[in-house]
Amino acid sequence: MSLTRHDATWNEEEQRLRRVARLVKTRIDEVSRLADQRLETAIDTNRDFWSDITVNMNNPDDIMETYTSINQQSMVMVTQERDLLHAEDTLRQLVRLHDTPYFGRIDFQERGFPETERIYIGTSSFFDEASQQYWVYDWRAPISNLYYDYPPGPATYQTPGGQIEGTIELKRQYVIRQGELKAMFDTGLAIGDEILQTMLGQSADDRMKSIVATIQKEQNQIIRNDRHQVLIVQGAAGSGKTSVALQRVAYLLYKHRNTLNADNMILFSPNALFNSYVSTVLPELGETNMQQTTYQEYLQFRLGRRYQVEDLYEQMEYRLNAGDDPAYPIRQSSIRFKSSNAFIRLMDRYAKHLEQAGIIFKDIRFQGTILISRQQMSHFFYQIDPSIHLSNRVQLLKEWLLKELKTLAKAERSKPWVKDAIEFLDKEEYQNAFRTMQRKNDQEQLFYDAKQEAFLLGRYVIHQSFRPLRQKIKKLKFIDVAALYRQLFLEETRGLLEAVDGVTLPADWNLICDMTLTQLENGQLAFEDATPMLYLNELIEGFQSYNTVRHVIIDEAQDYSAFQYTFLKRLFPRGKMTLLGDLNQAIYQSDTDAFDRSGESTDAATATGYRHVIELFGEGQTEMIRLTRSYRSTREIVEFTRAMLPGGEAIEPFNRSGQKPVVQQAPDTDGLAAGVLADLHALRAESIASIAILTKTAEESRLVYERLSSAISVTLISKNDHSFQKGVLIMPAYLAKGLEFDAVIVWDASRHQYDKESERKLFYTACTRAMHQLHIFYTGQLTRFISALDAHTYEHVEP
Ligand SMILES: Nc1ncnc2c1ncn2[C@@H]1O[C@H](COP(=O)(O)OP(=O)(O)OP(=O)(O)O)[C@@H](O)[C@H]1O
Repeated sequence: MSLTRHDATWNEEEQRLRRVARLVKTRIDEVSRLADQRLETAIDTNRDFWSDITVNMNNPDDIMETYTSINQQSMVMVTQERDLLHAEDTLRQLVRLHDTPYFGRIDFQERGFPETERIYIGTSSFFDEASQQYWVYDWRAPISNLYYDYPPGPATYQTPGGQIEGTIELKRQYVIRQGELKAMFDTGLAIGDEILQTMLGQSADDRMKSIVATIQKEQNQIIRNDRHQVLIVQGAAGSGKTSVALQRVAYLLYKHRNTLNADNMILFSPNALFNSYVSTVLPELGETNMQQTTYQEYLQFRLGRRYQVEDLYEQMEYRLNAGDDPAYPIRQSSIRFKSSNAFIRLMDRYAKHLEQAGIIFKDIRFQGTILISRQQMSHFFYQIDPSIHLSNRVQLLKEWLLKELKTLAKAERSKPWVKDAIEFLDKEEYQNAFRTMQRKNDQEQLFYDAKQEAFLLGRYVIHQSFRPLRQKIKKLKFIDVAALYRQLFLEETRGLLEAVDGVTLPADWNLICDMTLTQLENGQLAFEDATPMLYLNELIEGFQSYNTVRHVIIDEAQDYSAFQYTFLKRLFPRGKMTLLGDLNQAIYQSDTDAFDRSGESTDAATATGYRHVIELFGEGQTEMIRLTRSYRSTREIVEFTRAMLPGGEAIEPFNRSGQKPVVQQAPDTDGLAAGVLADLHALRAESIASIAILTKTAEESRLVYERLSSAISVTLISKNDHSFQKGVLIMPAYLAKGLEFDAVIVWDASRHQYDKESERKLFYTACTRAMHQLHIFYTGQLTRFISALDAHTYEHVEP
């Protein structure tokens, strides 16, 4: 129920609001003064740094004293800086509080207590020392759970001390902007629809918004779920998965604030564009952003220097453009197999085999000659006790190589090249050499004769010349991982692979091998080979892992293969996982099971879609939650899009009405461009600011841009873009994953464009990006994904 200025409580609420604003303002003034003082002190300390220190390097005791004094002074500076940053953070939080102190209230009558307590809920707590009162409770505090989980009536919440029971007597929501009360609703629901209606009806932004004021009960269960090692959220398009993930990060940071900080959390997102889209949510909630990355970025970091690593988008483009390419089915089969658990098993078996024989080493060469041959390495390696783990044996080999290198370096001293190199030392290098000698020798010994100087310079020259070799050895570059990966696809390895229990090689394995070998010979690493190659590398060299990461959040989780999950698990051995995905948007997924059954939208189908994750972490460690309510799009758009999916009726629209999707036929491509242009002008006239024209491929986006850019202002978005503004954007549908727009125009939904079953999800993903309006254009025949729908769900416009 909406309350107005004429309601008696309006005045009362306004007065309270003003009181809170005054208290917050007083605190702002105090903290500002404190921050100013801290800043001044920090500047003074900085300025006086050296004058507060007595530098004396006369003898070791003086040096020690100087060192201690510098150290102490630095510590003072670090502490001051930290205090200053803390004051600035508090100030920012207070300013936010001053603007919007709270968004909700519950009146809670705790059982056994005479008084009803009024709990006001906002993005952070506000406690006033003078009145000894919490004027605002943080939305993450245990008591705030009541607000999200219960309508008025009996309610309970958990505290560290046990369960509290009572009755919610009133539940109220506020819209407060710049300290002004704009609207107020009393609600009989968990979270009233009015405010949500208003929020969802707003125009799209170029940055994602926090949903803190209107979190729904089922979303709250996900945000606060801290029981399992792995939480899988299968949610319909627009059901708030990303929003919930970010709220969850904020919640975990609050709940575990003594042990967890933003650096212990990492978000894997689909692309850099998305990273920038979501980057403001946590700061808006008063938290620091967690680490954000993409899987591709990690692959690039590990393999990018050695290979031209294909990215997921290139793989996608290949699939979309493949048409009747005879190589396409082989590539498909290759992708599917290399993404599977079966391939992991092959790799593990292969690594077992390498424990006995077969590791390919690289000769260590110096000035064109072999210093240590691969045979010598192999001999050393395979005579180490075989019970020692592969990666530990590699370490032993490394140490042996470094020792050998030292001996070999000594043997170089008498060689003529050393003398020549000394002659060619320029002034800078000479000084360098001198300094190095100084460091290595006692002061007294610095009076050399010429012979000794030549000896020391020779040693310096050799040391420098051998440095790249030492580095290579330290980085384990003496193992030829690329050749080892390649070896997997050679005819002679087939026997080994065929003998792996429970794994059947695909029927076209030989063709897959030929294709892979050709790619590798050309220095290209296909996306589907990148993770396996890295996995093999880690099996041999030891797994690199990030032990400080305690929470890993994976958005668009449906796009990761079984292989990638195995790899991620080893990468973050101490990380709990939150996976947020939608099997109906699995546009990259090559696992056929997940592909074919996901549309069924049942618990069983969901479990099938994520079965590799469940198997990997164990059923007892995994919890799965489904979100079926879609908030992004109007009822009409949800009813239209869900009908494209088998079992899609399980997706419920939020009750917000708009226009039916418009499906418009054009006589030809010129007519289609003219239709889109007219549509853009009409949308502009309606002041719709955020519009996306979604094509199937990147090339098509470029062509559309060429057609339209002379007539209207449009921006072409490519995979390399890191951020975007409002306006008319043109991009391939797969790049729009996770994003949303006021209006979406689907460019060319003809049958020849979207027809394969594998394109259904791409088409669905494109259409579900629309919040308020969805306009679909086509020429010739319409895609069967629409023509099969009930004609009442959309408006059909003919030329
Ligand atoms: N509880 C909520 N209150 C207000 N808005 C919400 C709520 N839940 C979701 N939304 C809005 O719905 C839209 C979709 O949310 P979000 O992008 O998080 O969904 P998603 O499940 O990740 O979507 P997709 O998988 O289609 O990318 C956003 O505009 C978000 O702000």
